[in-house]
Amino acid sequence: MTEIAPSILAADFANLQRDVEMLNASSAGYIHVDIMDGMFVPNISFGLPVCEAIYKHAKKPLDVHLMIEQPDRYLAEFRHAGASVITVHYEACPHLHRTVQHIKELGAMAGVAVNPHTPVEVLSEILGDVDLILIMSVNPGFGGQTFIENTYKKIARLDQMRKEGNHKFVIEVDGGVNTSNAPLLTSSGADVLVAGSFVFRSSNPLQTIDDLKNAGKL
Ligand SMILES: O=C(CO)[C@H](O)[C@H](O)COP(=O)(O)O
Repeated sequence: MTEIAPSILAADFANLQRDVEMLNASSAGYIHVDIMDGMFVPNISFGLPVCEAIYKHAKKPLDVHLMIEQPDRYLAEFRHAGASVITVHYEACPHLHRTVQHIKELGAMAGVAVNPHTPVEVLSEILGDVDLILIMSVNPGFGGQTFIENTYKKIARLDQMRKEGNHKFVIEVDGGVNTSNAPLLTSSGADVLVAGSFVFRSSNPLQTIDDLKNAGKL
């Protein structure tokens, strides 16, 4: 079943509680929380206090995407701030296996993200240890960017690796997702669609989340 993870990065930060409550009432499976440090990516989003504030009102699991350098420094803090899923970047983790084990010891689902230029094959030795792989379909750092078409092939290759290894991880895709690309993303193997601008810039975000979920089933 396709799950939708609306990215709170595109919410109205002056009305965060209202937007979290809208997501609570929606068909979304997760609330996607983008943490950017201005180092790993060129943008700064928000940090632990905002994650805690979202968690206080959220009735859906928080899917926290750490776009930060040396994420090991903050894994426990984000778990305590309410993260159910913690995703770190392959490109930011020289000891990825240790980092993944640490996330699991904290009781969260462990995710690994790859940037658009990173081939999924580099993850072959970690696929049995992770709960989620996040394929970035834009260069991380900003919402509202154009979807990179090569993503379909990457997802299909990862899905093939999942089948060959009889692995159970979930494939998530993030960046420029909309109802036009959702059908091919899910038929390529994606299970979770992250969408920021497409949801929050629409006139009816609740309906848009339903539309994405239905598009993902086509
Ligand atoms: O991780 C992200 C940016 O680094 C965002 O989650 C992603 O870009 C979603 O935003 P949009 O749907 O507007 O592209």
